Amino acid sequence: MQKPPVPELSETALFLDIDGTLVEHASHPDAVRVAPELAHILGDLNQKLDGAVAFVTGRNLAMVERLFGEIGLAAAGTFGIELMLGEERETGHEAAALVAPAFTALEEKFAAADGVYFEHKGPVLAIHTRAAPEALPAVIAQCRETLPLLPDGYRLVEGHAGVEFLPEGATKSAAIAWFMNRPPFRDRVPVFLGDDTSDEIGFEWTNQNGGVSVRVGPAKPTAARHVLETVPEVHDWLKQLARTS
Ligand SMILES: O=P(O)(O)OC[C@H]1O[C@H](O[C@H]2O[C@H](CO)[C@@H](O)[C@H](O)[C@H]2O)[C@H](O)[C@@H](O)[C@@H]1O
Repeated sequence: MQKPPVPELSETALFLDIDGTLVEHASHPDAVRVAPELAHILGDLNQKLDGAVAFVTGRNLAMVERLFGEIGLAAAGTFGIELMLGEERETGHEAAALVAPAFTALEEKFAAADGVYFEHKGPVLAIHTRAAPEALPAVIAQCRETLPLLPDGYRLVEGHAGVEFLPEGATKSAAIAWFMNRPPFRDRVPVFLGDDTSDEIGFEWTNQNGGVSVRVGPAKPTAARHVLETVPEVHDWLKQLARTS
């Protein structure tokens, strides 16, 4: 697969996944390190693209701000449940209260499991096993039992280092579409960089809408049409993009 082209800044809307794309993975969500120059590069690019740069991430917005500081980028957090564009904010989801008891019961089952981390994000629950890979099969089995107890439309995304429960409509494609319907994103070409299973639907949407989809990581079946193999390659590509003005 080819490297992505360096697009024309004035015609580009840039969508960026965080973990595995902008930052290297770590054994715990709080342990990732944001390269000092990254926030600067992103702020610079955001200015050059007239504000058409957005994070599109599974992390919640509070966590995004903790990682990057207030750099003024638009953002879709918690897989698009939280949306932020200038003064415009969409947050909250009616499912949060409904699912809380089931999520708490699940956490209690793993209270004694070292290295299994529950990240509660309102209607979304991530259970991380990167620090305890041997626990993953049991976590998946329990989660499959919990899924039918959740409201209709919930799905379980099973990864190699954990799982996430997501409500209907929480997708990266919907998040990207939300931005593309609004200025300054509207009428630009979407360029989406991501690295994992939850990004695939975003790649598909991007392809269907004339955009540039970029998967980050070693070769693997994907809907993306371009590849950058590593996080440092992503940083270099972003720097190259910023230099084109
Ligand atoms: O959409 P993303 O920006 O890629 O966010 C996806 C999830 O990222 C975080 O979890 C992942 O990264 C952790 C740090 O490297 C790692 O420990 C974990 O195994 C990964 O699943 C974040 O904690 C989640 O909330 C995001 O949904």
